[in-house]
Amino acid sequence: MKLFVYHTPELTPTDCLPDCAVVVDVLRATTTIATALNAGAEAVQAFKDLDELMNKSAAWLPEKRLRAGERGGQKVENCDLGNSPLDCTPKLVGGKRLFISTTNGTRALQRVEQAPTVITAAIVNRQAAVNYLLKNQPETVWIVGSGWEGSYSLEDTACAGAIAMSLLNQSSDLVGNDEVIAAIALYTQWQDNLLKMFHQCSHGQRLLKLDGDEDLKYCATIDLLDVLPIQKEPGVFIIN
Ligand SMILES: O=C(O)[C@H](CS(=O)(=O)O)OP(=O)(O)O
Ligand SMILES: [Mg+2]
Repeated sequence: MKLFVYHTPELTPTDCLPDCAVVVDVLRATTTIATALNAGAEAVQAFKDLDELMNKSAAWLPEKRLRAGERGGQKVENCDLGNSPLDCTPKLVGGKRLFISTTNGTRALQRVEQAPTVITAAIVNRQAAVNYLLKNQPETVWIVGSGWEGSYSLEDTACAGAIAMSLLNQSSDLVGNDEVIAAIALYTQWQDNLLKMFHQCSHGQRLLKLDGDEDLKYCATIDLLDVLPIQKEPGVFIIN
């Protein structure tokens, strides 16, 4: 397996795609996607653009859809939800399609949506992503952090490191870019206290100002969910 970590979607090569892309947005889009599917959502459909989300979701019966829109950490007007995974309870999302647009994560998803396989990962479903990669052995894998508005974010690279470290421990033929080594070093430093890291990083600090303490705790819980979101058509994720 050839493994490449990219800290942001903007840093990915523009002239090729991997066999499998793993999109990571720990705070909070890919945590929310995993949580919604685990809670029984029929599917999660991601949009970079909010107007497109509104138009596409309008074709669905209101009782079969939920609109989750977030910009700058806050819920978008006229949406049912923002981007908190804690809102995705079985009662609310069960049997419905979640139409979602967030500041960073859905942009990263769109960047790689033409790859043959796209999965999403976060700290909460790290092991499920590792298991998928070990079982299916795609030849080239990109782990793409969502970052923040084009710049680096610590928590996405730490999650990439958590996935890469586990793969490295279990594969003899793994080669990767320098970012893989850096991501593993970062995760190794914080693995016993991810929540402390989330309290220090800029993204975590922004969410704390918006009363996001409980979200941070949840997003820092490793291997909580045995669920792997996989893209079945561009932008639409179901449980693998
Ligand atoms: O809702 C989030 O946590 C972020 C918003 S911001 O980066 O805090 O402004 O969106 P995401 O797309 O999940 O990074
Ligand atoms: Mg984020």
